[in-house]
Amino acid sequence: MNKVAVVTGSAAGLGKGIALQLAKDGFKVVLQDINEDALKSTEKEFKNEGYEVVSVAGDVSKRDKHTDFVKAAVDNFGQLDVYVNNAGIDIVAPFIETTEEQMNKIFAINVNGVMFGTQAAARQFMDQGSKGKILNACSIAGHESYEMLGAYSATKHAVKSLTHSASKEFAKENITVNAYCPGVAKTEMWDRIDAEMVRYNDDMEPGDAFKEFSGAISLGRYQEPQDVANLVSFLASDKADYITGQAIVTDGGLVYR
Ligand SMILES: NC(=O)C1=CN([C@@H]2O[C@H](COP(=O)(O)OP(=O)(O)OC[C@H]3O[C@@H](n4cnc5c(N)ncnc54)[C@H](O)[C@@H]3O)[C@@H](O)[C@H]2O)C=CC1
Ligand SMILES: CC(=O)C(C)=O
Repeated sequence: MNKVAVVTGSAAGLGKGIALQLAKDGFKVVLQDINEDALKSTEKEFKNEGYEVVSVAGDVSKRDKHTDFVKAAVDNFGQLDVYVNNAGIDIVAPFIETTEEQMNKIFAINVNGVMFGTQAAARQFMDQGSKGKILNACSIAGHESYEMLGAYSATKHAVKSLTHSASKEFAKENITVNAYCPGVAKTEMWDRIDAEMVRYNDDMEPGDAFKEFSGAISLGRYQEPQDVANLVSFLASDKADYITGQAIVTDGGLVYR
């Protein structure tokens, strides 16, 4: 296979798991992250395993940066086939205390980042005259809205909406746009969410928020990056050619949609 994928926010967490699975599937991968040190170390790890990867640092909230990420794919590997808008941040705060700065920051990264990544990828697919796949990180919080995660949940609902609109506009170009919606995965994001929820609640001990959320999962265990990577691997493959405009939940049975 000679296919090329960009995965944003892939120095760690779910993005790293997704990039690894795509590399195993035979993709050449552009690793992308804002954290340059972690990105370099992930790139080294992948190269040591024999995978064909390059890395580009940058902030997904900046529109022009996505042109650089696409260019890295084309300059290094000749084309672009799949663009994964994975990077995202969390904010844990009571609704009434959420600030303008917090709202602007989380929407800039989680929503504008997805919009700009989708635009850059779609433009490249159209220039190539090829089909293409865009995959966006949504969440169970794009289907259900959570207390203390009001801003975050709103961004993930917005990601679902952008996925729907983009899939309708780009269908005639044979570009599909879907979203993957993870549940409760024990990445650094959840470490932060747990710590913040505990900080706001005197009755909670460290680990309690994570236990509460993951304890409700029907399959009885929290999510691993590989669980998310398996869904993304399928959505990135030719087997998903007839699927577009969907926000598919992978959560072990937590939010039933
Ligand atoms: N961990 C979970 O349980 C869930 C995560 N998600 C979503 O999955 C995606 C990945 O989540 P995790 O891996 O858990 O997060 P994480 O916080 O563990 O890792 C995110 C990565 O994105 C990078 N990043 C952050 N801001 C960036 C920016 N402006 N530009 C480029 N890179 C940036 C970080 O440096 C980090 O390497 C996010 O969009 C998140 O909202 C959705 C549902 C559940
Ligand atoms: C982190 C996340 O997406 C949650 C709480 O659903």
